[in-house]
Amino acid sequence: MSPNLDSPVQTQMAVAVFNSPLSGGKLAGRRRVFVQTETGCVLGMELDRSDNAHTVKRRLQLALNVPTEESSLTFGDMVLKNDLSSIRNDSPLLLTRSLLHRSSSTPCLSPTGREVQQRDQSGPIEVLGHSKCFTRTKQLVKEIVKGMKNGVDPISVHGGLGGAYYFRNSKGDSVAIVKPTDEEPFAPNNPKGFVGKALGQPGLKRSVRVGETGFREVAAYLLDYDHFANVPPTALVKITHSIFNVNNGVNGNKPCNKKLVGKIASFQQFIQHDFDASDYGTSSFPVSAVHRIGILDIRIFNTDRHGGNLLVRKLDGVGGFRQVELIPIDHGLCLPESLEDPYFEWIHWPQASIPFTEDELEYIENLDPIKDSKMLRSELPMIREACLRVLVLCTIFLKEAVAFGLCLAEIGEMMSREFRGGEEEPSELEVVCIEAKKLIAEREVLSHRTEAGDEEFQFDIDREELEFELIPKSHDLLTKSPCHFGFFGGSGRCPLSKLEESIEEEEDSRGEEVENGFGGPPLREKFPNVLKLSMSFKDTGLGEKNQKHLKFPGAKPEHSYLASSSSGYRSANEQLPTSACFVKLADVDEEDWSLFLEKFQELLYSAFAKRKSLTLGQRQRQRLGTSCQF
Ligand SMILES: Nc1ncnc2c1ncn2[C@@H]1O[C@H](COP(=O)(O)OP(=O)(O)OP(=O)(O)O)[C@@H](O)[C@H]1O
Repeated sequence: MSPNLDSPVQTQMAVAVFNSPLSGGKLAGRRRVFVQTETGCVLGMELDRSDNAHTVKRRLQLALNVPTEESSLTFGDMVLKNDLSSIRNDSPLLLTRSLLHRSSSTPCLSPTGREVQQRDQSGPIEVLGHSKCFTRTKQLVKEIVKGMKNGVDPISVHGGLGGAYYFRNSKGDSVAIVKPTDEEPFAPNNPKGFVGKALGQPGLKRSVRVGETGFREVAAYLLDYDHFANVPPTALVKITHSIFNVNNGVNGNKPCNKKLVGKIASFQQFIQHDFDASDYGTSSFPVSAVHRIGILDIRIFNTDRHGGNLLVRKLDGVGGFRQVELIPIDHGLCLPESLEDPYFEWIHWPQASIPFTEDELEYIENLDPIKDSKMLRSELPMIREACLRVLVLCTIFLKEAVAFGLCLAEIGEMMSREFRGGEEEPSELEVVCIEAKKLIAEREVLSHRTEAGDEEFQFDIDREELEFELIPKSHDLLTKSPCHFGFFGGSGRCPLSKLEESIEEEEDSRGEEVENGFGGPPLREKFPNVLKLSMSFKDTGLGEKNQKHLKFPGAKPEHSYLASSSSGYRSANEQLPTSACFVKLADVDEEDWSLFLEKFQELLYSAFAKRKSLTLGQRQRQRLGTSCQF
């Protein structure tokens, strides 16, 4: 029996199978979930209390002709082995084939056709989540559904690399932009030719998996308390329409004829605007808008704040003076699973060097990263712990930096990597993390030694060898050697790494690049020279180093090289930008995490002092330079 997750005929069966045994009245403990195959098909399915991962997979096996031992059901970090009690109503689950049998060239046909969609009992647009924050989105949904009933169809958005659609109201006005998760760049149903990866594999950014940008867009909105940075209302939805794209893998990944198809998508309010920040003089941007967006970008470690992701709306000015409002969009590449190089377009804008106001300081002071994580876990239960760790770390960093007296530009600089001698170097933030990890590692070696007692070390020389092997030299920490210290801490492997390992195994078995954004296997950790070698390979091809040159206002560093060739289909493996991973947060054991944060905080003061003296030095040099001119 050959696994075929995507045959339309079998999928029709799936919908029927899902609904038939449960079509009676609602019972307590019943939940509806959406199972998405790694090629993008979405199947609505009802669970009752007695269901477990095996029963769900058995139903899928019957319907999709997939042997259950060859597939696994995941939900964020969790691989669902049996118990499904933690799975809430409306959760999107991912069904993946076993790694050895996965192939991104497998045909991708979704459950299409009016008959199938009618049997799937979900409405045309359903908001996934129950937060009060989604009230506005629900109003927009009603307007759109009314528009669709009146024959107003959505329209495709031409810009951007992913599939995106403007949904309209009865008057024909765009009211929302919808981005299906399986149409992201490199996802199986991308309509713009950027295909080649399965859902759950590392994507455009290696630390953001394909299919996982949607919940990040929602996270950015939910974290934007009091609408401080002006992120438009955003929610995850299950949405059904014939405009969506479905590629047919058999047919060279060409789009299929349009039929009704259900998708999981991000849904964001459409905001009328006049420009984006790459087309408009940045000097007119209000200081407070730049500060507020910058504060958000730092908290969420935004790796994609280019000018195109800041919409600009002109406001009616008094006395001919035109004011503008900024609207931050496209937060799909925030909250990566590990630290990498962020991208902050505002970093060299003069507004970012102006000190924070009292209001801004108060807002930052009131931020509570633990509360934020709890809130996100509850609103977006599929969010990965590694992303939450990045949020916690960056929020602490922001709060401490601001308390020290740093301005937005200085904080952004400390988070950004530099290139020296053609090599990418860890940012100041990453160096602090590496130092904090080193302190924990040293502490663990010491406590190990105390426990073992000196008698275990028969000769001094043994001890030296052990130290040599286990403790990375501080010199290495301060240079670009991308050491991971995940092998400290005894046998306790962090559960967060499990899914990463499976991805790594798969990538290794396919002979892909040596390093990926989710970190490398222990062998490489022990032999940093191997890594150095692999890093030097990255100077060739389309590495991020090359894109770095594009960091000037208006450039779109992540995408410009791709956007230039918009025809034909591309292999994702050839074209994905690579980026060194200097710090993995996911590999810190649960019990070490608070200790790590403690050490991290302790080390911040001297890092801030160093940064402050650098800025003062630069200013002095600038002043000297200026006085020489006159
Ligand atoms: N909330 C919004 N209101 C109005 N227009 C929007 C909104 N969000 C996005 N757009 C428009 O749609 C275009 C594509 O959206 P977006 O940048 O989010 O998609 P993307 O595929 O992630 O793009 P990119 O590849 O540039 O990152 C934007 O350039 C912008 O013009």
